[in-house]
Amino acid sequence: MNNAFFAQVDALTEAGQLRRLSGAFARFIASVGDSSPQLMIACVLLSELEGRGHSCLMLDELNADPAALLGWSDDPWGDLRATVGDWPQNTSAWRELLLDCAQVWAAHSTDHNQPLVLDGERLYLRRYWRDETHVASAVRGRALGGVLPLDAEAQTEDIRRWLDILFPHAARGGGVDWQKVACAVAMRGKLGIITGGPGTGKTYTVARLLALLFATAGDQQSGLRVALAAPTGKAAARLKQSIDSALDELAVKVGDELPLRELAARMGAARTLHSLLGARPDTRAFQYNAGNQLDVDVLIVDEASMIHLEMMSALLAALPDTATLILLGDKDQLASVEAGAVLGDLCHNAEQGEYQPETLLYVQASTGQQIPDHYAGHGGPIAQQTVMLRESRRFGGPIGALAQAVNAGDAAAAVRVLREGQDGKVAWTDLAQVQDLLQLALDGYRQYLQLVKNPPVESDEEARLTWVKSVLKAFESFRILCAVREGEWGVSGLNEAIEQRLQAAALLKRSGEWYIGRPVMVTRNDYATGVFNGDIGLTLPDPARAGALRVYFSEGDTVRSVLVTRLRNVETAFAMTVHKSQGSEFSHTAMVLPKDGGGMLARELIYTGITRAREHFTLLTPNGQVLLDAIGQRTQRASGLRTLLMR
Ligand SMILES: Nc1ncnc2c1ncn2[C@@H]1O[C@H](COP(=O)(O)OP(=O)(O)OP(=O)(O)O)[C@@H](O)[C@H]1O
Repeated sequence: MNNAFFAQVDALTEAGQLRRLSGAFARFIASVGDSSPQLMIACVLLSELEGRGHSCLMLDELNADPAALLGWSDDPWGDLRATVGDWPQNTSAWRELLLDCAQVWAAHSTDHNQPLVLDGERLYLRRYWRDETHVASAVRGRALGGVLPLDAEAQTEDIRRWLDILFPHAARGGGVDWQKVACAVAMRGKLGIITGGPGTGKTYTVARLLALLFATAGDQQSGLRVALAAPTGKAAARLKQSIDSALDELAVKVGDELPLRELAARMGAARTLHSLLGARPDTRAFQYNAGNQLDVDVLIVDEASMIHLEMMSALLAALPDTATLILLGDKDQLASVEAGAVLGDLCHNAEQGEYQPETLLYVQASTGQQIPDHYAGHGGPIAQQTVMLRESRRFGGPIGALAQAVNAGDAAAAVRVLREGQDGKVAWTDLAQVQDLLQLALDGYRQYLQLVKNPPVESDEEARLTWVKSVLKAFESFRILCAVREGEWGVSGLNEAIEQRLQAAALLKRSGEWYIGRPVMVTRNDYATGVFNGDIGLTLPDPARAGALRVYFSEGDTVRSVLVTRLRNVETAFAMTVHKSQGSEFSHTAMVLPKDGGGMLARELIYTGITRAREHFTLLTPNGQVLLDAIGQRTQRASGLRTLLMR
């Protein structure tokens, strides 16, 4: 029986339907105990799901239709299933069968360090179970820890006094000022979650929250240690810039009463999470961990939707209980590439609020805001510490309307906005040909490539730096985003086609892999050169060595460069995936969908692509139905975090 099973697994692997790892993992499990075909298929599915960002396999889905989880049709699923023989009748039968296997540990029973864990009706690889339970208990502890006692009237009054200074104007339209509420709520525990779409003022709010923490720190004010971080270098640089300018503007308003410039000066640069935690080559362990915690009082992390389960667990372990953690992010964006949908799970109640009576009383006392009844409820401790910002300041007009329609799953409204194409701010080419995209690339990349061809005549360093910055800035004004990697409409095919087109237009001159003007994205962290997965740079001549090339990366206000010969893991980045574009924005974003989405494209991807556009958004679809199907589909990631948070 197992021979037939593994023969089928191998055939599917050869056909590219299964990861090689999945078969190898099932074989490994079989080698350390029971090898029933039912356990084997559960292992293959668990591994496949892990590769798609799920942290566990839900037994009810295993029982119902696991093929749907993987976007598989009867073929190949039917053939694989046929080799399994008896299929357990229901989830309890699956549970019993799995618990009989020596390799499966029933969570909370006597532990023999088995590789698989069954917690309720969820089957995990042990590492994900450990991370998920740790994240759940750590965020609950933070949400509950340090909550102001209800009789702490003096503290609440102090918060109120400062909030009135920091938010002097009533909310537009006379509704709830959610930004003010978010600050008050974050003061209540050691965890604050602020979620909202682009331009809803998350950074504006967190700058005020920092001022509030600073103002109410009493004796500790002069020693308050604040750290800023984000999953990518780009997002970290943006966070730092936005917070600095918000604090600067606030310092003028607040005046001498609060030395905000001093606070800003002490904050230091924003770091990537990897660098904050002290990632080391060749090990998953970080320098900062539960035994050697970070030296901070407040940690602000932006773009939290990109944080995967393992990273969130590491971050929470490294953060002392006394520190306040503030997570900022857009819960509706794509989740991390790696397993977990942590922000989405934490913000599960954000839309409805689900605020308990104590929270409502506290908000009323600390902000003077009366939250309407329909936001009241019985959410858990995380919901009490979460606030959703609902009004976008930067992102109105057709791009905002389109993002909203997609987010609401309203394909008809999305199509209407796209067809109206107001003022050319949004455009849609249905039945697109690759030629349409190449023309767009030509128009979009022309400006930076012309700048590349015109370096400064003066040889001084300053003029050169100004030129490099202007080239990098011009490159940031336009980008092509793909939903998929492979195929004619995927990243690899398009990058090659765009290079050829730009060369034909004499905008660039290719001579082998590296050429002047080549944009590249780093695909793996490299500690030796200090470049990280997702960093984007441009190839320009090395001023010090004739004929040599360097890649220049923008780092906030500065620029750093690395010789191309030292860069190993990079790929051309005229076109990049929507996933990799998270944390970035471009004046004009063009998104491309493939001819066939294979049931794997969902609303979050389309929403994330649209919200990367600041001024213009163009959509190219060779087949419009793929857009409609994607809007109709939500990404569901199997995870036990929500359940664990309710315990
Ligand atoms: N209450 C407010 N009053 C006036 N201006 C505001 C307010 N809230 C936000 N803004 C302005 O709106 C713009 C967007 O705010 P901000 O950058 O904080 O949003 P964000 O949610 O952090 O956006 P992003 O999507 O870039 O992360 C900024 O220019 C900010 O100064």
